[in-house]
Amino acid sequence: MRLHVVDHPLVAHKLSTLRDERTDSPTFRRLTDELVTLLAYEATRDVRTDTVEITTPVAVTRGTRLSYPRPLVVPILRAGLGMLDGMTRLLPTAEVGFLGMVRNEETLEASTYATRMPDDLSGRQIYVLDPMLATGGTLVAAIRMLLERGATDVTAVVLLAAPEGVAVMERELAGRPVTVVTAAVDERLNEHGYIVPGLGDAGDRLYGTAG
Ligand SMILES: O=P(O)(O)OC[C@H]1O[C@H](OP(=O)(O)OP(=O)(O)O)[C@H](O)[C@@H]1O
Ligand SMILES: O=c1cc[nH]c(=O)[nH]1
Ligand SMILES: [Mg+2]
Repeated sequence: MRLHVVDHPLVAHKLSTLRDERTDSPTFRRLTDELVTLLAYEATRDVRTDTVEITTPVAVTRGTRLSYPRPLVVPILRAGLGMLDGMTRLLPTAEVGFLGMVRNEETLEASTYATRMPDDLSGRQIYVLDPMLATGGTLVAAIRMLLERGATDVTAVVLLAAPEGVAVMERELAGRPVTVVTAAVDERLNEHGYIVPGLGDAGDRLYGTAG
C-alpha cells in the first residue's frame, strides 16, 4: 500500500476551515467538494489513458483520452457521498458504484448495509471515496471486497487519516495494489475512535443529522 499526503497551501487552508466547529453544513459541503477536486487531481495521476488522433482547427495531432474500461468511483455512504460530485467532475467518464457501510460506535467494527456495483471488477481502476480513515476498519473491508471482485488498482481518497488507521491499512493490505491519498495524517485516535484533532463526525457535519 502506498500513502500520498497532498501537501499544498490551498488544501491546508480549506481543511482548516473544514475542521473549525463553527463551519456550518452548507459551507462544509462546499469545502468538501472543493477539497476533493484538489485531491482528485493527485489521485488520478496514474489514471489509464489512450493516445488518440484529433484534428484541431489547424492540424492533425495526437491527444489523450481516458481509457476503457472506465474507472469506477465508489463513495462509501453516508459521508463519502459528499465527495462524489467533486470526483466525477474530474473523471467524467467514470461509472459509479455504491457501498453503504456504518461503524458501530461502541465496538468500532464496520458493517456493510448496501452494495450496488458490478460483480466483476476485473482489470478496473477504482476510486473509493470516504472522508475519514480512522481505525481503518471501514476502508480495509471495502477495499478487500473490491479486490475480491477483481479490481487491479484501488485508490482511496480521504480527507483525513489517523496514523493508527494508516498502520492497519499497511498491515492488512500489504503488497496489494492500493494507494491512499489524503489531505493530512492527524495525531491520533481518541478513546471513542475519533480522529484528533480531526473534524468531528464527517457525516453529521455534511448532512446536519446525527447518527
Ligand atoms: O476507519 P473507521 O474507524 O472504520 O471509521 C471511518 C468511518 O466512519 C465514518 O462513517 P460512519 O460509520 O460514521 O457512517 P456515516 O458515513 O453514515 O456517518 C466515516 O465516514 C468512515 O466510513
Ligand atoms: O473522527 C472520525 C472518526 C470516524 N468517523 C468520523 O466521521 N470522524
Ligand atoms: Mg458518521
